[in-house]
Amino acid sequence: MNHRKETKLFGNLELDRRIVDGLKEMGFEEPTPIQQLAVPQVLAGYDMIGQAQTGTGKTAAFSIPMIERLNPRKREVQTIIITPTRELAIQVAEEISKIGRFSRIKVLPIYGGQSIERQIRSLRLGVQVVVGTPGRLLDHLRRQTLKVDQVDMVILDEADEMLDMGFIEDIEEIIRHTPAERQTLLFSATMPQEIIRLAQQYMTDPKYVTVSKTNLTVPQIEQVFYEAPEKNKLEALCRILDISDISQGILFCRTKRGVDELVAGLQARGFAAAALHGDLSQQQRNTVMRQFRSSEVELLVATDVAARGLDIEGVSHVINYDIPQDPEFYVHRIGRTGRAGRSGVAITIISPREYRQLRQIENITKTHIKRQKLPSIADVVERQKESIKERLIQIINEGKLGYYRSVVDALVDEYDPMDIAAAALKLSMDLEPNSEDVNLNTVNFGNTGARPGMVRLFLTLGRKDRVTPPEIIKLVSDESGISGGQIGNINIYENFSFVEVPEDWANCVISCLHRQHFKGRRIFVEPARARK
Ligand SMILES: Nc1ncnc2c1ncn2[C@@H]1O[C@H](COP(=O)(O)OP(=O)(O)OP(=O)(O)O)[C@@H](O)[C@H]1O
Ligand SMILES: [Mg+2]
Repeated sequence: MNHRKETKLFGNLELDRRIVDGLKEMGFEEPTPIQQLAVPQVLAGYDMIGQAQTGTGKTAAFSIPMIERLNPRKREVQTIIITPTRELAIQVAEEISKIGRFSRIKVLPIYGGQSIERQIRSLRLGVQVVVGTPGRLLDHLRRQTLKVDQVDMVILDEADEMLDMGFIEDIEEIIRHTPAERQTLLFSATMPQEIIRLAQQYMTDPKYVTVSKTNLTVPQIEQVFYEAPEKNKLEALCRILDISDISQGILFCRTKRGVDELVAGLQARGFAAAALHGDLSQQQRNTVMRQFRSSEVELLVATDVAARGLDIEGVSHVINYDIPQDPEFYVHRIGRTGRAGRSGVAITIISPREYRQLRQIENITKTHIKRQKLPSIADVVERQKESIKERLIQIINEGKLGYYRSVVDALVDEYDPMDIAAAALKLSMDLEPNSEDVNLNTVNFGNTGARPGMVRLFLTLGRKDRVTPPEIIKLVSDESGISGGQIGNINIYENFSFVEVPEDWANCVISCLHRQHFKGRRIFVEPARARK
């Protein structure tokens, strides 16, 4: 028997049978390199700084030995894991409960935005592992609703961010609460030297375990960039989206407002896009994540809250709509694709002034980011033709064309089959409204974020036109006769706005308002529609 092969299995890492069974149930058979290196050392009790590229299984690298070292008979909290975001706390807690499925360990995520009373009740029931965000962990420590005197392991996931300016004070305070003889583990895909130095303060003689010796990014991610002037960025993005084969994408913006505007712009163009940032309620954040994980949402537009740790299988593309300010964040952002050996594409859009930042990213990550030419309208049209051809072939292969064939049959004697087919195509495509002219009878309203029973209409009137919500209400009601009280949410962005109206009124409002004037400008109205 091949001995080397044998040592590569989880069964050979001297783990409790139940853990190996849990891993098998998850489809994990061989440990990844970081797991292979880290698990034995953590089991041996060492403190550790573990570094390996994004998507290479760091979560299990610390979770497996952590579960192995738990005392199942003790009901007190024995491990604290700290993560920078709520979504990541939830995800890590889920992975631990999957690995520990047969070991029956009790794990609880605690994070802000969720009822603290409920968390207190859950903590009272006896929890062995707590995964939390710094603020909420501190809150519980100060209220003494989280007792940590039995904690013998503290783990910082995304450690370099946790020890960076934004979090360091909270982390220090949390660590001060825990017993000095604990085991401390730090994991991340990036570990700048100054953070490693700083980290020694909280650790005793740590082992430094690293897999990513040269490249910080994984080779399966194709990295490209496009140059576009700031004012044409949205148009550039839409062309890129139109020619790319995206199953699901995460788009990063610098600010929350940037995120909201981009989501509105994409929705107006028919993309199923949704926002994730810190101004949303926790319930909204959870809903968006659920919709994205289930592919109901195709494009997740986010601030850097989504940059680290999130593991979503379907993500084929990461797009930096705004270039990240910090090269480390580039590494984490693009690492949302190309996970667990899969391939992915990372696209960065830069303005001519941002070349310096791009070069800096290339220097730190030691990778080359390939320049790509922006697709022209002709490229987009070509691509559309391709996809029409693909759809036609699919329909032909599916068969069941009896009725349609009988219509064609009645025409072939008199007309050229080429013409008949082309006319049929034109007919079918006329039924799909395009953005120039709205075909009022055939609009498919779809689910676009409007409240049930309402339709979101986009108007080419924005802050630049100095329009206010009351003016929009007045305009809509004056033109269509709908009463102001029937009008729902209104949101005004720089170049456009949206207004929600009851479904029954949508066609009427569109036909009355479309191409009307406001302060001397012609207004175009388009309903938001779900893509396809
Ligand atoms: N041994 C394994 N065999 C198969 N799949 C694995 C194994 N270990 C982890 N995975 C899978 O790989 C994916 C990435 O793992 P994980 O989220 O732990 O990566 P990470 O290294 O923490 O990345 P990041 O730096 O982005 O946080 C997950 O979907 C996980 O289920
Ligand atoms: Mg991770």
